[in-house]
Amino acid sequence: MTPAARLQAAIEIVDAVIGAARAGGAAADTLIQRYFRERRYAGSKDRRAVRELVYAAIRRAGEVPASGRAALMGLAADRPELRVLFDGSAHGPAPIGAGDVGAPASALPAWLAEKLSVHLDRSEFPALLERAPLDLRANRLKTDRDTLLAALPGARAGEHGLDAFRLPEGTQVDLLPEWQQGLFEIQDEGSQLIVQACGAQPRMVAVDLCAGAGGKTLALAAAMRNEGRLIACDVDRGRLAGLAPRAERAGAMIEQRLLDGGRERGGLADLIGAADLVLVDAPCSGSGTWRRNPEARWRLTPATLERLTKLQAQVLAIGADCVKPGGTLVYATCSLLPEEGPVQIDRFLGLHADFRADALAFGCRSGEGVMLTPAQDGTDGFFVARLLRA
Ligand SMILES: C[S@@+](CC[C@H](N)C(=O)[O-])C[C@H]1O[C@@H](n2cnc3c(N)ncnc32)[C@H](O)[C@@H]1O
Repeated sequence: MTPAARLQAAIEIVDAVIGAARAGGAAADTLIQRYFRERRYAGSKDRRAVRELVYAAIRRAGEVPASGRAALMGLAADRPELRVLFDGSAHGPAPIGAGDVGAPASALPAWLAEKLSVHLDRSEFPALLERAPLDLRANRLKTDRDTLLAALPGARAGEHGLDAFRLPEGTQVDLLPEWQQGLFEIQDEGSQLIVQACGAQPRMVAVDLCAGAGGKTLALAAAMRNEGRLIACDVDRGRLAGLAPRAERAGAMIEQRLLDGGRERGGLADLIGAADLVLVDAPCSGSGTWRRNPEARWRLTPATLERLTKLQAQVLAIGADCVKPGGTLVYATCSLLPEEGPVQIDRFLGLHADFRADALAFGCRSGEGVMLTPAQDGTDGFFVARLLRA
């Protein structure tokens, strides 16, 4: 592909990303793969170059751009070498005309910037979109971090926690024998800190209420050394189905429970008031993970956010019911929006006099919990609160 043809490909893909963001369609990564599946002539260098352009254009435009062309013209305003590629060549984009307007540069949509700035300094916004490092967690059920640091070229210790380490960007983790043997997991250091906040111990009864495919459940199993009961719940059959193969690879003992959405308490009857620990890793906007999927900030709407905050309050209340007296409830979201974090916890504590917030030794204070941010902590953005039941 010529450089101009790569640019045209990026324009077409960003068009698809914009359409998907408006219509709730596929993620950018999926759309890129789909595009190239139909264009087998594109080589790996072409694919890499187009992908870089697509993500650079998405990161640069906080508001949804009018079109892929506008997004890439905006990018070209910062990169003169792209501007000359709007040359009208056979597979390239048409020349930029007098009326053509590039998308303006900004980090975030204005309505989200306003909400986030309540708790987050605007100087931190660019870091919300910077590329994330490749964070991993040594699986203590099978090994320890020092052994992996010695075995894996380029590995270096992470900043948070005893198990965290990093590998050079671009490492094909799933091809490494150590990964295939379940010696480590891919996991953002912020997620590892959330598990640390749980204080899971062997012989506990622990419930991971919103387990998904079990990223944090696996870390809980390691902290519990596979002793006690660890129950992974979710309402999404597909997501929960991802856990079994991961648990097997990691050597983790985890019970699984598929809950009926809206009737969760029925499926949890035996656990009401019975758990030492409940983790509620609640469904959220994912505003803390925009560095991994920057087009998600184009998808979020006030109505979606409202629906999510209602759901968070519901799952938090369900999780609270499972905690036994003296037990711990940990609430987390990968979001830095106040309504998904401190506001949620204030409301919960107002309704549940038998719970009180406990201090956490990391992050930056945010209401009755803490937040972790890409700029301050080098992690995805998270809110986490640890609540103790009297
Ligand atoms: C942030 S994700 C969990 C990520 C997971 N804990 C991890 O570490 O990879 C939130 C999960 O909550 C689940 N969920 C949504 N509504 C729920 C409900 N009412 N009860 C339990 N889980 C729910 C979603 O299906 C989703 O898998």
